[in-house]
Amino acid sequence: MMASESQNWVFMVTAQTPTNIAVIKYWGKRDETLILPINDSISVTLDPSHLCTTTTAAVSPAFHQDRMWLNGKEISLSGGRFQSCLREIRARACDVEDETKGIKITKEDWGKLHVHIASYNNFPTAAGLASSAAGFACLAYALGKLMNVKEDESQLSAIARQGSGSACRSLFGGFVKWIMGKEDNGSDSLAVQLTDEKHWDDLVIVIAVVSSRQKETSSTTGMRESVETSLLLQHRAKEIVPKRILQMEEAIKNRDFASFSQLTCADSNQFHAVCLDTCPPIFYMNDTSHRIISIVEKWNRSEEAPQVAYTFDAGPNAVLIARNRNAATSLIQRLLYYFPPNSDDLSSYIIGDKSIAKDAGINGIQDVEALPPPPEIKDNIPSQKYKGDVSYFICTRPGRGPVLLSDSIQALLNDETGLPK
Ligand SMILES: Nc1ncnc2c1ncn2[C@@H]1O[C@H](COP(=O)(O)OP(=O)(O)OP(=O)(O)O)[C@@H](O)[C@H]1O
Ligand SMILES: C[C@@](O)(CCOP(=O)(O)OP(=O)(O)O)CC(=O)O
Repeated sequence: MMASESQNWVFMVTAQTPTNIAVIKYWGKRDETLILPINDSISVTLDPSHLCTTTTAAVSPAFHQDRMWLNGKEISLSGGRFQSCLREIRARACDVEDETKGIKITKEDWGKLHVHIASYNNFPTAAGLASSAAGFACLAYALGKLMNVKEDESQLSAIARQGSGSACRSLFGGFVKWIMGKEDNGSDSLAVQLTDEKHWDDLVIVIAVVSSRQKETSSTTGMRESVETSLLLQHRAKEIVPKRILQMEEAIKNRDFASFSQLTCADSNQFHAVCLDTCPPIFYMNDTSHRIISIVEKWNRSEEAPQVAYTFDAGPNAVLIARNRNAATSLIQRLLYYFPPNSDDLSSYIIGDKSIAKDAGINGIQDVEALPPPPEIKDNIPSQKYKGDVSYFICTRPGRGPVLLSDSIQALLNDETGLPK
């Protein structure tokens, strides 16, 4: 049993993990339990200062069961995905010693000890902003640190993968590839970093959170139905994605925005075409999503080279990647021209890195009203505006991978009781 005398110590760690957006999509599993995909995928990690999960994992001999709180509310850990992550991390736990607190936990102790986990997403959960990706990556990372697991980020990614496939790509910053692997046990299905976030730091990312009422088909259900019914998905996974992955790696390595943008848009559009090819068809994008695509396509065509790439996950939100800050300010002007806010409160309409709006000359609602129509529609009939169709915009950029937060102020659990603060 534990070498420590007293039963009332609590040992904890707190980690912060980013979310990610795929530019070559993961859609379809070959193994539902282990979460093994039918193709490789590539993503860009988003700056955790704007979108991230913070998770505190704690252990104490006084805990009677494993418990978890998400955004302040207790949730059940009984689901298979949580159980897989806990089991896999526990199996790799090592000795932990904290001399100052008089704590000694041996490898064997971990099987008998219970954990408390508290997690907080600094953005809406289940709003199509990939909370499950940041969430399961942070769970695996924080538990791994708590239990002194010696595995590296790639090996941890194979555990996060069993929580949610896209989560394995959130163990690294910059551009990340999830290698599908060949093994039946999933041991070689893991994420690797292609380049860190400094490699291509011109890029600016604007997310349009699109107002939507309808409840969408979850990614898990949607991709299962696509695997069962879409012939286009089979063709995509076998013939299209392997070539696209190589081209995308090349584009990222060379910071070739023209290729990057062409591949990103084509892959998003093909993913949504697969959804339409599914029986019954799945509609993730809505009229606003389609309008954003048209606006970007028209603008890109009017320029010598593409300025912005778009990509959409399993929902109507647009993720727009601008080639540089200049392109991002022009993008913000266009977006605000077409989608002015419902209220006069700009500060809650553009969140994240607000300096992009400032650079675009947008300081108040009067500046939005004064925006001229974009030059590419100059000769056309006066364009329509779609006030209120976008809920808000998040301005961000490529960001770093997981980190430990050492300041106990940032912990989500009380260090004496092990309960949420
Ligand atoms: N911080 C977290 N820690 C652990 N699990 C989380 C966390 N945040 C979300 N999850 C898990 O992810 C689930 C939400 O995932 P879901 O796929 O429905 O939404 P999403 O990831 O926000 O959107 P999408 O996958 O469509 O981009 C939650 O019900 C919970 O099980
Ligand atoms: C469209 C996607 O965002 C699908 C993500 O699916 P999830 O990772 O949420 O699915 P599960 O593995 O079943 O949890 C594309 C992507 O992120 O690659």
